[in-house]
Amino acid sequence: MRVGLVQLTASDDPEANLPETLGHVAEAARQGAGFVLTPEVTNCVSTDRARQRDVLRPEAEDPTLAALRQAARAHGIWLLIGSLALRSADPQGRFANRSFLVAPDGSVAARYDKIHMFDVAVDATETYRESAGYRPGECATLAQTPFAPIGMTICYDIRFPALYRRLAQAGAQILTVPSAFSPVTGAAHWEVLLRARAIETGCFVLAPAQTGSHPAAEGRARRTWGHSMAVAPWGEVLLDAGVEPGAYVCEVDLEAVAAARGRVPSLANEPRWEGP
Ligand SMILES: O=C(O)CNC(=O)[C@H](CS)NC(=O)CCC(=O)C(=O)O
Repeated sequence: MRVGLVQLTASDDPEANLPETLGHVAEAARQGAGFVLTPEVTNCVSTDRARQRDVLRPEAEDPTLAALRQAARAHGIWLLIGSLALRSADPQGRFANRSFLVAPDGSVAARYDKIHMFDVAVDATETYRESAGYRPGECATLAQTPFAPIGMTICYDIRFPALYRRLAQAGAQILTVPSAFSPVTGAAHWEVLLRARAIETGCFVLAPAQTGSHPAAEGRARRTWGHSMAVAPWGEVLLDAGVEPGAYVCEVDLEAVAAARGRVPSLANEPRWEGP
């Protein structure tokens, strides 16, 4: 099966971002991808909560979701919308960072709200407090498709391997990690973390990413690492998209899942030990 990763430099204007996103999804489908994935916060990269309150919509009214569901149907593809920043029913007014799996008929097959919030000082000058703006999810999501069960995760989740082991033990063969990784941690950790999760779980890891310098109305530009990546269950990097936005397609042979798990059965072994 052919998979397409869409790499974006989204701005903080959802309406302005949409045409390019739709263009890359169409290009991936044109190149034969039956499963296409977009990055975290496909609709809006912003660090400005007031700006987000202006431009973000609830799920039921979100134009990016409606347009991408229509695109999935038009192209007859499975589409993972890595995430959308959405208004939610949260009493504290926090947004949802929500991933959607859309079926080829345009229906929403599964949803996942990012569990782990990126509250991290990556270096002396750069600090993130995702939990100030977003409400964390509380539930892991395993989605069923005709080609493979999919464990849905987002970005910073990648640092919590227990989540991935649980998803794989529950049946996942593909793990999705749509991201907007910071350049500092991206250079040091991105590829290693993705390959480690693939090797530990015997899953394909598909990680479409935001890249570059993101335009923002108040000038508070944000930079992301790019390098959208597809990793096979044995740990091989099948695709590294570099830093340019675009549609990147590669071949995924799902038989590699059983082959890798047959060679190293660590997923099936529950070692017994006691300690701290
Ligand atoms: O803020 C938004 O609009 C959407 N959310 C994100 O971009 C999030 C939180 S800032 N980014 C990450 O989780 C990066 C993780 C990362 O870089 C790492 O784990 O090292």
